[in-house]
Amino acid sequence: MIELKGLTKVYGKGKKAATALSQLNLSIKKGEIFGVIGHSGAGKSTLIRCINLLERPTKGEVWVDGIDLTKLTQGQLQQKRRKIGMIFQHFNLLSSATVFENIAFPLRLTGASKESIQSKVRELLKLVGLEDHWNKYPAQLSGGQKQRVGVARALASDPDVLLCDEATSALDPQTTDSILRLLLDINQRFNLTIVLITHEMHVIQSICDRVAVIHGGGIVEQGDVTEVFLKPKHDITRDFIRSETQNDGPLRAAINAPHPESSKAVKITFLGQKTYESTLSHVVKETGVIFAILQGTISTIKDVPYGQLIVRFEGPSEAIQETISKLLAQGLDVEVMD
Ligand SMILES: Nc1ncnc2c1ncn2[C@@H]1O[C@H](COP(=O)(O)OP(=O)(O)OP(=O)(O)O)[C@@H](O)[C@H]1O
Repeated sequence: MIELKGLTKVYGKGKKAATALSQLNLSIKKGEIFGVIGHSGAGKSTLIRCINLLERPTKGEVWVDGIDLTKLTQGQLQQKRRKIGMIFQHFNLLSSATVFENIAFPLRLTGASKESIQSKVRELLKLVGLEDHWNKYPAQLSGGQKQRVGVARALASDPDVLLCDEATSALDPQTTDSILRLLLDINQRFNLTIVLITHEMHVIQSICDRVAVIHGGGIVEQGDVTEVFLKPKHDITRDFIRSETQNDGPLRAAINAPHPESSKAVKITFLGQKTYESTLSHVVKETGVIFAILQGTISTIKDVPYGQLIVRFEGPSEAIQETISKLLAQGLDVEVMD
């Protein structure tokens, strides 16, 4: 659906040149919610703005639905952009226009009839839950309501792709969750491809199918959110996950606390239905190993449950080894931590 090939963006020239993206390749499938996460200055905004050519890449190709946008004339690009909606961190609403007029704005540009605009805007107001607010001005709305107007406006031209530029960064956690649920709902209803950029792992964890981690203008890691979240390979990814979960201090203290010589601290990861099964109990019953719990988490990634349990196995080293082998054979992931 979206292919970025060798994408390079350099701002400025000569001594003042700043490379924001360097030879970046990315492939996004139709109907998925794809997240790009990175720290400030990593190149996220530049990347998402290159997808609709709000920012023209210095080099490289931007393919959307089988067409390389960099090769289009201005007129053709204008046409194609109608099928790529966008929402912004600070909403970018027209302050002197009502909610209704903000949503109708892109439709008026297409020359649609008054009746069809009326019925489309009504349908969108219902979709985003703002039927009772159609006559208000942006200043009379909460942040979450403003973003709902942003979403409705972006959907007015029935886009195939929705780009979300830090769409929840200005919102409190509860409102963030309601906007994320709205995005998930429209993704599922219309099979709309959504690309979002964020600096919060929580956003990725809540609704994305796949994620790319961007750093220094390049992708350092990408994959299914479950894979990247539960088995991060790059330090930057680990940083994001750590900042979302507990800090390391108490866990380190638990691992280093006095313990029998013949023991091993391990992290066991359960994914999907296995999260709710009693595999660990059965295995230790068979091997005779006992364990102390050092830390435990249970949560979901999108709608997939997962659990992470850090335990210290105590017993003869062969029995501990056998326990680990049996857990692995049951499809759990086991990482030795000391
Ligand atoms: N218009 C511009 N002119 C010059 N340099 C720019 C411009 N826009 C971005 N940059 C530089 O490009 C790099 C990437 O910026 P970008 O805004 O894409 O990062 P970001 O990950 O979105 O950061 P943030 O989360 O802070 O918005 C940064 O070093 C930034 O200073």
